[in-house]
Amino acid sequence: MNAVQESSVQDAVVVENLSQRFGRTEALNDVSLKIPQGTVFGLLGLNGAGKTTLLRHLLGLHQPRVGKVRVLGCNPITDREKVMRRIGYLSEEDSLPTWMRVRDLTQFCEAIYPAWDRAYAAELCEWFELAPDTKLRSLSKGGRARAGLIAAIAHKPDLLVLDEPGSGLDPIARDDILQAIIRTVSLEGRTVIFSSHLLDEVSRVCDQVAIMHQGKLIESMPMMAVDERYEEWILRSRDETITTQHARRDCPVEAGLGWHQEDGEWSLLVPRQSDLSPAALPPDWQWIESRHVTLKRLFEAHVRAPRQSTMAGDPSGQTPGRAAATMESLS
Ligand SMILES: Nc1ncnc2c1ncn2[C@@H]1O[C@H](COP(=O)(O)OP(=O)(O)OP(=O)(O)O)[C@@H](O)[C@H]1O
Repeated sequence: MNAVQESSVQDAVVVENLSQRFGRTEALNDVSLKIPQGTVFGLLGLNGAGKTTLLRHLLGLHQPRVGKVRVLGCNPITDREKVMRRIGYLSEEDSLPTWMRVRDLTQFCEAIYPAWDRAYAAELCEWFELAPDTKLRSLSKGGRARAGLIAAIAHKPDLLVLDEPGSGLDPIARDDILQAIIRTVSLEGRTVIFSSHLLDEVSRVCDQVAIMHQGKLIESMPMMAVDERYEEWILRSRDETITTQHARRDCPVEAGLGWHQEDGEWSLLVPRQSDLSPAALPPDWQWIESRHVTLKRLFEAHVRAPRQSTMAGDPSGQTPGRAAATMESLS
């Protein structure tokens, strides 16, 4: 039996072997994923990794040509109306109807969602200091994001989908959004999936985290497992001029990832389950210590192209380009 057939009420989201092309761009490449109900699930990836495309499939906005998607036990294309009533969605785009007042927006949502909780919406407006008479146009970006969040959560959705909810917002607005996420989830059995560039936030609120890169889902694990799954080795080479390409060849830790050099020391991540031992390192390499692995380090190990400065004369060096530029903006 495959993952979709096995889908039960226990899984809010089941994605199986999902691929999506836009012309020559492979936005999703054989993505499989299960998100148990009641989870806060963080989706991490650089610009263009495929996060929005995956989330749009959950909302029934793309039809799978290859692979399958189930949301809350339903097909989001054929059962769209049923699914959408049980989903809350906030996109990174500022797409609220700005001619409306805050009150118009909540009344509009109340008409759409049978489960709209007027008292809860009013409570959120008060908490976010949004006066009912205020035109959405006159709100700051953070104010509009808060209004969008009310529209996304006041019908108490079973699944809340947030596409980069913190992008471009000040820390207070981001914190409001995160608190609202936690509140929503604390209502029994509700699930949140949110995409983000902000590793600190993901570490703080998520139970599960997945890393996407170039359309592939590379890792998906409980937050607690990051440190259980990997350790970071700090090494030194006798040859101080060694390049990344030569380091990988000279020091054949095949399962190692994220080779990185700084101040004469090399670091790489090694799976704890492997039978690798520092004692097996080649004689030119000295093991200094093992360190705990943070989500930031794991993410970088998967997605960062080797830095140009350490790659001089290294024919394997990838141009840091867009990926490295985006890395600079990560917290
Ligand atoms: N409708 C579309 N038409 C053509 N290409 C698209 C379309 N939607 C997405 N893409 C491409 O698919 C790839 C994945 O895009 P997607 O928006 O899913 O990434 P993302 O991880 O959400 O990025 P970001 O963090 O910048 O929002 C990108 O190369 C993007 O340009």
